Amino acid sequence: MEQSIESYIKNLVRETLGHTLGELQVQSDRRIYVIANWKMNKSLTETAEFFQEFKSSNDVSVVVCPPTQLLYPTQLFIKQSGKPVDLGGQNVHWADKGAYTGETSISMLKDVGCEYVIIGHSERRQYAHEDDVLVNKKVKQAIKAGLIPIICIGETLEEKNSMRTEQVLSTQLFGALKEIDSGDFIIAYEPVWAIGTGQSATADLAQQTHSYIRSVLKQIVGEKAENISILYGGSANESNAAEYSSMTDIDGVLVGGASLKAQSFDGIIKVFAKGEQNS
Ligand SMILES: O=C(CO)COP(=O)(O)O
Repeated sequence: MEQSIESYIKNLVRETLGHTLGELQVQSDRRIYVIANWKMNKSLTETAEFFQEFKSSNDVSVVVCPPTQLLYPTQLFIKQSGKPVDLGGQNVHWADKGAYTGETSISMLKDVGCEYVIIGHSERRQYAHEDDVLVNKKVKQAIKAGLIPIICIGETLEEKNSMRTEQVLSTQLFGALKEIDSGDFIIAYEPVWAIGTGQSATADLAQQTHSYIRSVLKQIVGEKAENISILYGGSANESNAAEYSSMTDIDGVLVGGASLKAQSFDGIIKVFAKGEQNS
C-alpha cells in the first residue's frame, strides 16, 4: 500500500532526527525516575557506606528515601559525594504542626532538604490504616509546600484475583487527587502482591495497567496526564529493569529491597539511563 503523506513525512523526520517530533515531545516532558524506598532499614554507618560506593547517574532522576532519622545525615552524605541524587521522605503528616507525637510535618521534611515524599504506600495503608481521604490530605500538604508527592496505588492479590484491579486503582486515584488542580506529582503503581515477594508483575501486565492509570489520570487532569511519570514498584531489580524500561508508559521504578545495596541500585539506574540515551 502506498504511504500517506503524513507517514512519509514522519518517516523522513525519524530518519533525520532519530525520532518523530510527536515522540520527542512526549519524551522530553516526562521525567524518568529511579527511586529508592529504604523502608525501616539501615543504620547511620550503613548509610555512609552506601554513599561511598554509590555512583548514580545524570541521565535519570534519582531519589533516595531513607527512614526519617537518616534524612539529615543522608542529605549531608549526598552533598559530600557530589552525586546527582535528590532526597525524599517516606511519609508525612497532614497537619502543619502541633501535638502529634511521633509524626513528621512537611516543613520538617523541607527543612532537611527533601524535594519528594512517598504518600499512601500500601504498607502504611495496611499497618497504619491510611485511607484515600488521608492520602488526599497528605498529597495536598506536599503540593502546598512545593514537594513532589510520590503517590502509591495498587491492588491486593485478592482484588486482582476477583478482577477488581481497575476499580481499585481508579478509586485510589480519584481519592488521592480530589480537588487537586495544580502542582506536580508522581504515581507509583505497586501491586501489593508483588512487593517484597519476588513475584514481580510482567512488563506487559505493568504496561497495560500503567496505560489504564494514564487513562484515568486523563479523566482527572486532562492532557497533562501525558506528562505525569508513572513508576512501577514491586520486586523490581537489575534483571527485570530492562523490560520495564522498554515500555512506553513505565517511566521508572520505585525500588525497595534492591535499593539497599549501592551496587544493585546502581545496576537498575544504569538500565534506565541507557534507555534514556537511546530514546
Ligand atoms: O514497596 C516497594 C517500594 O516502595 C517495593 O518493594 P520491593 O522492591 O522490596 O518489592
